[in-house]
Amino acid sequence: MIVTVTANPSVDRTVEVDALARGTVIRARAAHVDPGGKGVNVSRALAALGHKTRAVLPSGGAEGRQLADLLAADGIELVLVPIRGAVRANVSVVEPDGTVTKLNEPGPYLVPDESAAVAEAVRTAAAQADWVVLAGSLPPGVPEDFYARLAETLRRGGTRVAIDSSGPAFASALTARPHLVKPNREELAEAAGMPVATLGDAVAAAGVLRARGADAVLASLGADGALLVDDGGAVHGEAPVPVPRSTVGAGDALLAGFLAAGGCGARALAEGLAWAAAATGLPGSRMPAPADLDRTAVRLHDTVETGRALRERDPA
Ligand SMILES: Nc1ncnc2c1ncn2[C@@H]1O[C@H](COP(=O)(O)OP(=O)(O)OP(=O)(O)O)[C@@H](O)[C@H]1O
Ligand SMILES: O=P(O)(O)OC[C@@]1(O)O[C@H](CO)[C@@H](O)[C@@H]1O
Repeated sequence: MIVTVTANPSVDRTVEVDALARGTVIRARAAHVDPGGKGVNVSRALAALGHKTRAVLPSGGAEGRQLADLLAADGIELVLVPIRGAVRANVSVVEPDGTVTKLNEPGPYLVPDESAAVAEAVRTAAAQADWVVLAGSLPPGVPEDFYARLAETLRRGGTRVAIDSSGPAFASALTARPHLVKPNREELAEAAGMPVATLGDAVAAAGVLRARGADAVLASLGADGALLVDDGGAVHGEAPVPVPRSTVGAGDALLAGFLAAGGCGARALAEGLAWAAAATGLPGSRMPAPADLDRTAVRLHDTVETGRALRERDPA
């Protein structure tokens, strides 16, 4: 069982437009709504591919009810912690060439009792979990070391912890010595305090994160695939996507696939890459079904091509 924790979930609204122009009224071609938040997406990917998962999240307001309704059909066991504020709504604006502009709200203010209730729910939900995933930003009011403290408690209790966050919440979580962290290229560069322009830079930056406390680093590198750095060394892998549609949630699919395949080693990296490639080929943050996976497209490279320049973020 993989338990996910999303401190700041969202209702994700995607609008498709012909062109994005500031200061004008833009008539959207289409719009759709998905459940959102990084841990929520990890659970959605796991459930869509037949794995048992439980998602812990704060829930309040009309958006909280909408999120629970959207998740009801997904086969995810939900642990909803009531809060007074309303769950946020995040907007993705998608242009015809696949460029996504994301507007993420800060989220509701959580009073100390509400943060404590989420932490308590995680401790209960995590009993007998194979992994606990702590993912996404923290909403206002939640202390910066929220994930760090949870990770420390869970680790002491023998539970494996994976973290995907950013900024100070991610930096402080490293000190709790998580088993796995999943930064994207920007988060890797920010946390390591160095530019990441090549695969060699990514290996070096992952080394910095390991020196700060992470056992293993699974870095997602957009169109350049993903890199796993652990005690066994560094492995780079990639899976081409013929027609990228949307990368929203692709990093979450990568992490979900990696954990579903055991959470360590090259075989898990390959599985994560297959899940991420499939998610990238689907619109919005839709998660792949078994028929969407093509494991034969995945390529692993034991020798990392350190001089290889990383591509600028793909428009999709
Ligand atoms: N253009 C692409 N072609 C092939 N694979 C891609 C492409 N873009 C993304 N991927 C796959 O998806 C994974 C995650 O992408 P990315 O690094 O953009 O994640 P992210 O920024 O964490 O995304 P999110 O936070 O929205 O989940 C990559 O590691 C890669 O495997
Ligand atoms: O604002 P955060 O918590 O950093 O990220 C939230 C978010 O952008 O991440 C998911 C994609 O990974 C989306 O479903 C969601 O809207």
